[in-house]
Amino acid sequence: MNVTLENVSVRFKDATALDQVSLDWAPGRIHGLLGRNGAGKSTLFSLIAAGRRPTSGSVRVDGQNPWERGALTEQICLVRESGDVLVDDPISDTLEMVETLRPTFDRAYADDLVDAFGLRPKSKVNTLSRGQRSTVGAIIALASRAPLTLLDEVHLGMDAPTRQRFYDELIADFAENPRTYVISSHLIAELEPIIETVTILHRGALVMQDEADDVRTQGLTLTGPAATVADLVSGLPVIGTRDLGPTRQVTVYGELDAGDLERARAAGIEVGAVPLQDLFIHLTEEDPR
Ligand SMILES: Nc1ncnc2c1ncn2[C@@H]1O[C@H](COP(=O)(O)OP(=O)(O)OP(=O)(O)O)[C@@H](O)[C@H]1O
Repeated sequence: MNVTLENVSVRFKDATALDQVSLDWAPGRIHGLLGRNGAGKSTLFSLIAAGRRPTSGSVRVDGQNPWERGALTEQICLVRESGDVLVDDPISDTLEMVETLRPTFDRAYADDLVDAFGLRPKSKVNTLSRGQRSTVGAIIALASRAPLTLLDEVHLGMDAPTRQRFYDELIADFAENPRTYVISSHLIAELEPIIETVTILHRGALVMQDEADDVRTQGLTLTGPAATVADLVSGLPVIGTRDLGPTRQVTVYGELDAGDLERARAAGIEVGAVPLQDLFIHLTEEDPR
């Protein structure tokens, strides 16, 4: 499903959650939505899932206004980290309820996932740990097979091995059952290998929407002996520095001219792609360069 926003603003009494946001998420792809706390990500998701109307501007899913087309919401699955799951019922009852609401829900797949993630179907959701509740939310999102699946920091509570299993499962299922995903997360380095496009919100405004591959060329890293690297980057816009013993890795925003690049390579400096995390921090600094 295709998602299009045109000049969308959401204003509350004391806050502007979204400010003239225009964007386009193409169908059948995995999109990443990044932003600091309060950037407007959850507000954006609730507009798409018909949980709220914009103050101004237009929100369209496959060309239709989700607020006016109730039938569309069956096709859209929004799962939040808090877990939109029943709190008093066993996992199996929760899945049964979701199955009745969602025509595309694959119950057999959901049961397999419960097993694969080491959960017990009879466990009551309110007795689960935070991470386990997040896992139930993730299982619902995966098994929903909803043409538009929105994950709002759903994997935040999970431990690292569970998150990895979730990413692996998402990629494997996506290959067999392509659909449109939009995933928000603060765990940018983990999200980077999964997402095909990057959208960054900052204080309610869109600061980037780009192909992930193109984002990686918006800067570069130089890795090598600290003194050599420091000399090379002097005067360049540095947006990240990491030292590992005598080795320094510096992230530079923008391109290096051919001469500098040649000098770097001649000095044995390793030149790599920009980490999305460094770019994100740079673009969402309170006083960006
Ligand atoms: N119902 C509301 N009433 C008033 N202000 C709100 C409401 N919902 C959100 N806001 C404000 O809108 C802004 C955006 O909030 P939103 O929850 O969309 O951000 P977010 O990017 O999801 O943040 P986080 O990463 O912390 O979850 C914040 O300043 C928030 O305080």
